[in-house]
Amino acid sequence: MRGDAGGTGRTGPTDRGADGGATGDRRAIVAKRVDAGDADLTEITRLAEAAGYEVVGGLTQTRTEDAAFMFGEGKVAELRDLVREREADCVVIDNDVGPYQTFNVGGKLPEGVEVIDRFTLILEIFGQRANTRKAQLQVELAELRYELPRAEAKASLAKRDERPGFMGLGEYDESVERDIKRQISEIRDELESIAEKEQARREQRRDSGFDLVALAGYTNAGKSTLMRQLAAELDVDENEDRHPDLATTAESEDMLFTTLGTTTRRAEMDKRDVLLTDTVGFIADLPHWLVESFESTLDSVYRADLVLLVVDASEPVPEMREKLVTSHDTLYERNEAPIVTVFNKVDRLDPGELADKRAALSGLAPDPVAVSARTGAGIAELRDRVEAELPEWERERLMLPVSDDAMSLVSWIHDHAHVDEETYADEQVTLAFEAKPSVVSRARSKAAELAPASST
Ligand SMILES: Nc1nc2c(ncn2[C@@H]2O[C@H](COP(=O)(O)OP(=O)(O)OP(=O)(O)O)[C@@H](O)[C@H]2O)c(=O)[nH]1
Ligand SMILES: [Mg+2]
Repeated sequence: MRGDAGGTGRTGPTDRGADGGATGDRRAIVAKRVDAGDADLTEITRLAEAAGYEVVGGLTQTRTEDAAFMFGEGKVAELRDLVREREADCVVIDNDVGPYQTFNVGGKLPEGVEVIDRFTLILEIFGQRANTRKAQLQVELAELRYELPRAEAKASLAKRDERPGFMGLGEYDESVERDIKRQISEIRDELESIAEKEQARREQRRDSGFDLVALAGYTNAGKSTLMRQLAAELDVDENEDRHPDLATTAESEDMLFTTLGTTTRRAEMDKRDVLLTDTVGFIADLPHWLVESFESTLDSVYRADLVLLVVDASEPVPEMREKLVTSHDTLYERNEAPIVTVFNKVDRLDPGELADKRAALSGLAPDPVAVSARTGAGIAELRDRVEAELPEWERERLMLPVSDDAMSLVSWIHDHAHVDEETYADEQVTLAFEAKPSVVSRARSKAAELAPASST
């Protein structure tokens, strides 16, 4: 990571140390504004703790957004007093705070107190956890994309010559923006080549007959714990070279965003060969650029044959509902696989409570499987359900002309299906094969694009 820890800049995540974990001595006040109703500080507090802050106070306000300060000015004065009283080094605002608002609020606070928002905080956590090249690149991409509009704001302020040395960072001109854009495109290129390799690895696994099942769900739902329940013991040495992500263990902790990268393990199933992938948790209110920066991590979810959507069922129904909605929003449009909802942590529920929650959430979570990843209750039912929901393989028979294009389709089918028969006669090749429905339909449409072709 770039930048050094403890800087006084109020500009973006790159000015802070996202490069270690030695952050436990930082004292934070959390604050949140909502248009209506009561602001809930629970999640922002847990996020701040996950980033290593000690949360020493909280402040909320219900009112419309103030263009200059996000909060009303009176509230900002209250915030300043609270910061002084609790000797905080930092204010974490759980809203989408614009660059000017950040600057204005910072100006009202005691010297050296940082103002950060929800996204910067999440980026800080990701920066601390990023332990692979890919994760580091994703964090860096998100940081740069966060920084870009702020660099633009600085450039325009500097141009108006109102605030020389704005934010203590010296001169600004368009070259800063250009530099950020160049870095963004370089990182994108490198991430793309990593994504291609991962895609190739997924295809290779499919070709070896594996069904790919992804664990998705809100952060802290219990995905990694469930992964360990479902996973078979794996001979790591044997697989290390071929599948680097098979070697790592999926850690669980009662903390948001314990898992950042993806981990794949072989699942213990009756009939089908299943590879299970654990991945980064979802969270509400992420801006699109942050989601997009982590797109390739979510690929393992979107390209799965089946998604297990894990929900913490020990939470009250309104929280479960909100987290289900966030999860469905994240999956929507990108995911084509069937989804099985898993109500986890049922060891913390009474049987009656479980039935009530099932009924209350039946629209968002039809027919969920109830499990305890901790005790193992319900895991056998979950295995059965996974096998039942995995798409059945289909049989197909295609007759193709003998042409160059057709031959490349024939080899594509060999790569993606089990070919039972391949015969050449009368300038035609007949292929009988068995494959997943998606493969069969792709083969059919590719065949239809070939010149004079027919199928039975
Ligand atoms: N009581 C109970 N606790 C559970 C269960 N499953 C997981 N937990 C706890 O819930 C917390 C989160 O579990 P993880 O497996 O780390 O959750 P995750 O979804 O992987 O979380 P992130 O990787 O942080 O997004 C840990 O403290 C687990 O021990 C369960 O079935 N019952
Ligand atoms: Mg996890």
